[in-house]
Amino acid sequence: MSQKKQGILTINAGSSSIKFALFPLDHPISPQAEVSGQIDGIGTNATKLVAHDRAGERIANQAIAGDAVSHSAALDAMLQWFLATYTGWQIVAVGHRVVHGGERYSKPIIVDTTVLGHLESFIPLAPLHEPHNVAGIKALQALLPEVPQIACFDTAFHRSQPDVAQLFGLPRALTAEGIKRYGFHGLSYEYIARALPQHSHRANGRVVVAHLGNGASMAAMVNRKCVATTLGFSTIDGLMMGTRCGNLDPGLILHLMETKGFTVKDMTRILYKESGLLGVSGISQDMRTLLASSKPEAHEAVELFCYRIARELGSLAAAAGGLDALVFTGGIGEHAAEVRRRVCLQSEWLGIRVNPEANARHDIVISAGNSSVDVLVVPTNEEWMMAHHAQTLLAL
Ligand SMILES: Nc1ncnc2c1ncn2[C@@H]1O[C@H](COP(=O)(O)OP(=O)(O)O)[C@@H](O)[C@H]1O
Ligand SMILES: CC(=O)OP(=O)(O)O
Ligand SMILES: [Mg+2]
Repeated sequence: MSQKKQGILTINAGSSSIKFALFPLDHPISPQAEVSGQIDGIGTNATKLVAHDRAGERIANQAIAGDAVSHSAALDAMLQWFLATYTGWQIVAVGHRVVHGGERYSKPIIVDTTVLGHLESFIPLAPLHEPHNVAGIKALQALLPEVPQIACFDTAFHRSQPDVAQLFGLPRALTAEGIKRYGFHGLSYEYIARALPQHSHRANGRVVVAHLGNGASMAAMVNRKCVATTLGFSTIDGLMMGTRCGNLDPGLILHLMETKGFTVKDMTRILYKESGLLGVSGISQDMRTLLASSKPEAHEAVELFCYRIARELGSLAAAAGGLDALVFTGGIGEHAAEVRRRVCLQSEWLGIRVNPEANARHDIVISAGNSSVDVLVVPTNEEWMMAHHAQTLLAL
């Protein structure tokens, strides 16, 4: 019998997609996955599994049959495809992105029954993400009972924020119950913090990272540790996102509930699913579609998206005591030169100057020679970060 190759599987279950990747157990683990893929369109009748191999060739592109395909059906379909296709591999660990680690978890951990109980207790803190993270862990435990499951928390990177950055101006009793600013997208920020010294000699200075994907946030780091971030208690604060509103006057929520009779369920739907780029444009949550559109509503949505980023950049620079480098990452940050151009133009007061050709080419360094701030485009790799954590924690 031929020897199986050993690998680490990673699972990143989001609100409408599930991503996975398989990394060969090398020392160190290569940033390039053996296979990576995702199931998109969960909850719709256009659910699809797409996967690419190491060389970037598409090796799966199949519809998942059914109306309103559920997360668990999508996960089942993905795992069935994966296990049937990668029979020559032995999975030695599974890394899971878990959005909320509460106050308890500030680093990755092996999931046992007690930990799983804690993760379930965090579900009310992140209702759109945490249930799917927990479901992913349970499904993998059932399929691969001998294999350790590692929870890697999105909140962990932000635990280094000073107390003042984690406090709301609310009564102390609520703070004592854990009503604090947690921050998310931590695996992405952690990856950027590790990768940055290769690209900028100012990596240990005052750096702001803009993670601009479907969910979007920004974080300020000093010495590659988080000092402030735009996401707070839930995953709707800060920047405007694909379908989430971002920073909002809390009085507005009270007003809408009172005058329109909206319930908590209505508000949840509006603020998480019907707002953001989608709500403002009335067209799409997809930045590509909006940039290609000539409709004024699309233009306004893009303008507001960029304006909010530029305003938060000023606020984060204040928290960090200045700005040495600005990093763009995430689907929009890595690919939308027009978004970077607008944000940087509005931020010239900070000494930012961009080289238009470098920006259009998506170079790693896009700042001009006369910029007092290094401006970079660094692709994130949350999947690699999880594989690395699993390898380190298990000493594989
Ligand atoms: N070439 C591109 N130009 C502009 N926007 C892009 C491009 N490629 C991807 N995007 C945008 O990136 C966003 C998705 O980012 P991603 O980081 O993949 O999201 P997720 O939060 O699901 O991980 C979408 O709004 C998409 O339109
Ligand atoms: C925490 C969060 O917003 O995650 P995502 O961007 O994957 O939706
Ligand atoms: Mg993402």
